[in-house]
Formats: sequence, structure tokens, C-alpha cells
Amino acid sequence: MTTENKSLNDEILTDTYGRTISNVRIALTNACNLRCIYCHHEGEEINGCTVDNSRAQMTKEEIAELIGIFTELGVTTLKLTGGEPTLRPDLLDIIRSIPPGVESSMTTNGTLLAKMAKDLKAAGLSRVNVSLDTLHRDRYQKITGRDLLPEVLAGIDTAVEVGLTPVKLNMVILKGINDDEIEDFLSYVRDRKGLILQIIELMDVNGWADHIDHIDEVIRGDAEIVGDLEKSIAEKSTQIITRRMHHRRKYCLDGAEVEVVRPMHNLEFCANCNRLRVTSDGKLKPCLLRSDNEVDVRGLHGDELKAAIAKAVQHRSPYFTQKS
Ligand SMILES: Nc1nc2c(ncn2[C@@H]2O[C@H](COP(=O)(O)OP(=O)(O)OP(=O)(O)O)[C@@H](O)[C@H]2O)c(=O)[nH]1
Ligand SMILES: C[S@@+](CC[C@H](N)C(=O)[O-])C[C@H]1O[C@@H](n2cnc3c(N)ncnc32)[C@H](O)[C@@H]1O
Ligand code: SF4
Ligand code: SF4
Repeated sequence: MTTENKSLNDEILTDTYGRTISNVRIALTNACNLRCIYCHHEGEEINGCTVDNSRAQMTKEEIAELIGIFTELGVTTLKLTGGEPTLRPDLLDIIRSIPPGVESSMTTNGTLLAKMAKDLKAAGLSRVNVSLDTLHRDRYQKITGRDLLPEVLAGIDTAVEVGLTPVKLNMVILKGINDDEIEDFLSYVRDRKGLILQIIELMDVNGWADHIDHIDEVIRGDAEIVGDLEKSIAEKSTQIITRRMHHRRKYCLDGAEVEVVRPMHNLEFCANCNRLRVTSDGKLKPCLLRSDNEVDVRGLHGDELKAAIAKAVQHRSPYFTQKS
């Protein structure tokens, strides 16, 4: 890439707040085989808060073209998500369409991972994040609606075995449901190689978590619990790393690596947001928490697609600011 092209591309990918996109997050489908009580569906409008398969999802060719343009512009990491991305029958073709040198990861509920991990690795996927909120089978069923904890645990083991590492375990903290399991999760991560625990604050901006009993209390408690937890983890850590993305903190403590995701009312998180999202039906989504500034790219190609990306980037603004 010439210096001139690079600065032109940087211009396209940099928003009016000086935040340059380096990571694109693509929802491959809005279908899912679980019904987690808190699911935000990556901010996609879902009728009645359940999955809706009727809307047209992007084809693998459309996704490949988007990936090509984003990487040509200088995007270096891709996150595949959903819905549940492992439900896409053409998932391996999509992964194979990612140019070499681009780091690709996938966030999955892990229920189908045991049988897919080897092929995912062979297709070129770098690593996976697996959602796991509890190590108790009855709680898992309560949270997700299905009795599939053994399948998920097997999926995590296989992902580590085939080298889709580090495997990040995404644990959304739910007050009164799983907040007593932190020590068990730390032991789980310590006892195995290749795992990182990711503790996530529950986001309930658009009524996403209304299915949870006593939601107001859970939400109020959540911010406090995750805040206190981060403080105590920080005190015990031997090393603290600040990631460029969202300025998230990663802690190393006594054989376990822990990352904490606390987006709610977090000005620093939004000020360092370098992500653009793509919805499963082909809209560029400038912010997870907003749906009023999306840019439809269905049917666009080449320079038109680049112009749409530039437009979506210019729509970006930090969600949480001093005023919010
Ligand atoms: N508010 C907000 N939350 C986000 C954003 N990106 C990810 N999250 C949340 O962070 C949690 C973890 O998301 P993952 O899909 O596992 O990905 P990640 O940890 O962000 O990405 P990697 O570190 O690259 O694996 C989920 O609860 C996401 O909803 C973002 O840009 N804004
Ligand atoms: C929407 S899911 C999609 C990918 C895949 N189905 C999965 O569950 O990993 C992506 C991540 O968002 C997290 N998530 C969903 N709803 C959330 C919420 N309300 N607050 C915080 N994290 C949430 C999930 O736990 C998961 O780790
Ligand atoms: S598995 Fe993922 S997409 Fe499916 S309901 Fe749970 S969090 Fe949402
Ligand atoms: S601006 Fe904030 S809330 Fe919106 S996507 Fe970025 S980090 Fe998330």
C-alpha cells in the first residue's frame, strides 16, 4: 500500500472523535439454538425478542466482498458472531474467504464446537470466545433454556486441543444467579491451559434483559458486583495490561488470566472503541447500543461500498459521554 493510499484509507476509517476502526464485528446470522435470558442479539432488532429467521441474511459472497474491502482499507481483526455463527452451513467457506494476515476470531455458545473445532482451525480461524455463565447444569438450563452444558464443556476442551487459543470464556455476571461462581471459574481456568476468563457486566439498555426476574435489582447489583470484583482482582494481580480496544484491563493473577468488560456508563470504554459492526442482514452498525444510524450495504459493490463504510464511520459517536 502506498503512503498516499494508507492515509486515504485511515481517513475513511477514522471518525470525527479520532477513533480509527481496526476491528469489524460481523453477525453471520440472527438465528440461535439457545434462548439466553439476557441476550442483546448484538443490537439487532428482533421481533418479540426471539430469533427471526425470515429476514434475508447476507450471502457468503456478500460477506466475502465486505471482508475484502474492510481489509483493503486496513482493518486487521475480524470477529464473527451472531446469533449463533456455528449454525451457518457455509461457515467454513466464510472463514476461508478471510485474507491471510487478518486475525479472525469467533464468539460462540460452544454447543456445536466439539464437532466443528478441528475444521474451523483448518479453515484458518485463529481463536474462539465461548459463552459460559455457569458451571452448574441446572443453572445453565435456566439461563439458556437448554440442557447443553456438557456439550459446551466438551467444545471448550476440543477448541483448546486443536489450538483455537486462547479460548476466552465469556461469563456475564447475573446477580443472584451466578455471582457465587467466580472462584470456581478461576479454578477452572487455572486447571487448564489456554483459557482466559472474561467477566462481563450485564448490559440492559434497550430492555434486553427484561426476561430476568427482578431485573432492576439485578442490574443495580451487577454494576456494583463487577466493580468490586475488578477491584479485588486488581489487588491480587501481578501484572495488569491495558488493551487498546476499549482500554479494557487484563489481569494476571496466580495462574489465571482475567479480562473485565464493563461498558455501562464507561466513558473510557466508548472513547477507545475501534469497532464497527455488520448486522446479519447487511447493515453497518456504528454502535451496539443504537439502531438509528445504521447504513444498509445490500446491493452495493466496490467504491459504493467504500463510500457506505465512510458514511457509517462518520455516524460513529461514543455512546456514553459526560452528558449521558
Ligand atoms: N458496549 C459494548 N460492548 C461490547 C463491545 N464489543 C463487545 N462487547 C461486549 O463484550 C462482550 C464480549 O464480546 P466478545 O464477542 O466475546 O468479543 P470481545 O471480547 O469484545 O473481543 P475479543 O477480545 O477480540 O475476543 C460481550 O458481552 C459483548 O457484548 C462494544 O463495542 N461495545
Ligand atoms: C450475542 S452473543 C452472540 C454469539 C454467540 N451466540 C454467543 O452466545 O457467544 C455474543 C456475546 O454477547 C454476550 N451478551 C449477550 N447479551 C448480553 C448482555 N445483555 N449483556 C452483556 N453481554 C451480553 C453473550 O454472553 C456472548 O458472549
Ligand atoms: S447463545 Fe448467544 S445469541 Fe444465542 S441467545 Fe445466547 S447470547 Fe444470544
Ligand atoms: S460507542 Fe460504546 S457502546 Fe457503542 S459500540 Fe462503542 S463501546 Fe460499545
